[in-house]
Amino acid sequence: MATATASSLSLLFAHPHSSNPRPFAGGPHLRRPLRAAPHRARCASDAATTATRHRRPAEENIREEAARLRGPGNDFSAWYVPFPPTPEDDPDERYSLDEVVYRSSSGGLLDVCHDMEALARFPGSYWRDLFDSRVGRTAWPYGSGVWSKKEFVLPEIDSDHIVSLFEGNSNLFWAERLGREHLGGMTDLWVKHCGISHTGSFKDLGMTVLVSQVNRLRRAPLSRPINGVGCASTGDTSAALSAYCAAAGIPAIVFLPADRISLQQLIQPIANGATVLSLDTDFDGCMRLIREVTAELPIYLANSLNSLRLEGQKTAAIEILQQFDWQVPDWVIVPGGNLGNIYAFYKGFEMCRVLGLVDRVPRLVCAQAANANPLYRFYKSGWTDFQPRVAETTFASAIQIGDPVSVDRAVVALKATDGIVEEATEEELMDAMSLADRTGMFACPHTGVALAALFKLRDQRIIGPNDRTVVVSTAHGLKFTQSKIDYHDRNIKDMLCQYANPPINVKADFASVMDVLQNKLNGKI
Ligand SMILES: Cc1ncc(COP(=O)(O)O)c(C=O)c1O
Ligand SMILES: N[C@@H](CCOP(=O)(O)O)C(=O)O
Repeated sequence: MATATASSLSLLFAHPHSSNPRPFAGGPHLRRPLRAAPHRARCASDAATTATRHRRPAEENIREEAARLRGPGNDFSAWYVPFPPTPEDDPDERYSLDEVVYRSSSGGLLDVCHDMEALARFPGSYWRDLFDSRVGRTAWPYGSGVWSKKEFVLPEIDSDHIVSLFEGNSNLFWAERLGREHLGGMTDLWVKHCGISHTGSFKDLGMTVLVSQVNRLRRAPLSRPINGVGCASTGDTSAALSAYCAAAGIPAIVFLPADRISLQQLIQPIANGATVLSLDTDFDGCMRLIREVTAELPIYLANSLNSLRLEGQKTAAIEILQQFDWQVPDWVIVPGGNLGNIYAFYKGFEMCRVLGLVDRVPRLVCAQAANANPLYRFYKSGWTDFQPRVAETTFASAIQIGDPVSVDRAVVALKATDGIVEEATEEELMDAMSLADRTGMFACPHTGVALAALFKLRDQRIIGPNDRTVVVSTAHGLKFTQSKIDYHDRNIKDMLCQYANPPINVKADFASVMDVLQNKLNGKI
């Protein structure tokens, strides 16, 4: 169990209606607000949730219904702060979320900081009940697993500006057979299927937030001159950006490393009408270019360097707690590339701990492909020596990243949760993925990386047989079919492909079919 550390928060809870909340010490992302915010004791959102019991008039759509039912506004708020805070930072440096800013004045990262005092005027039980009451509904925008936690995500956005495809609410799969038969009798192994989602990856969770904020900025009264939204991508961010922009009618521009993403990923932005630039470089090269371009042109940056994205991604952590009836798992294993998501998970868990929804946070494991493992090497150096590297080709192509923009965020998350970084070779990740498939999943290679890390941590007895463990599946396996075809064809150089299951070519006559099936049933083939 991970306990609170010096950098995490010691928040003392006030009664929901107390006018005198007790103070708290702010951690890096959950700071004391610079000015106290008054607060009303009732959330506007309650009204919309209650009203779903009545059918809306035929001529009204769900956005209009939500606007009609909207109660008084709330006083929750959020803003950007430098991350992680350093003694050199001006303690008053903060930016409105309505500013277009990705870096602090010293060139460091930014993070979204919530007014925790306002949120803490309600007890954890209030938030648990509120979030539970919204699951499975269609009331705008709470039918989304992200926006059902709106107060913790982007509290000030008008619901009418939200661009949502009702993402989130992904299933938590009890991996019974994989745990029992292949991981030393694990009883409590779960896979959070974040990839069973609109565009087939967890990126939808962050993109709904980012594109909603862009929508707000572009529309009156702010009317900011943002002509499009752009990203560099290994295939999933670009798919999510293109879909959400297409839904909102906002131009999307995506920079892709040529020949390094799957065909299924490539066709997504093309189909959604994005401007697709296929560049003769790797992801890190695309990332450098998009940063230069967005500094020059009125194109809003959609990569997770932009901390708005992580506000949506963190809801996957809150959802896991919710799915366990607010009990905290012991371990959560997340595949890492650009390293925003591992921090998003930490932030979601930590916010729930600080606000009293749960009493602790899980230990986090970040799993990297050995061919693209700068964080693993950094961890092994005792966090003394970070060296970006040129990432080599990996079947886990969406995490083929050598110079992750959020490395500082990942370090905060792992230090605060007594976390671990593991790596997986190509053979380990493909075998782990294929074995999981044999127990009923259809995992992507990145999930294979996380599963391979789990196999190692079980072998080393770091994770125990009864530890409640969640492996985060980040993309849908159907986006990465070529890797599975090569594996089951035994068409991978220097790889045994021990779980390959190639189709059997049989003459189309009764005797031949019977012969093959009898041999199969007798275990001869
Ligand atoms: C499928 C998939 N898994 C994992 C990751 C890693 O997430 P992050 O870049 O936030 O570390 C990515 C993107 O990088 C991804 O697309
Ligand atoms: N896997 C990502 C890589 C970029 O990560 P981001 O979270 O910074 O956008 C992708 O699919 O592009």
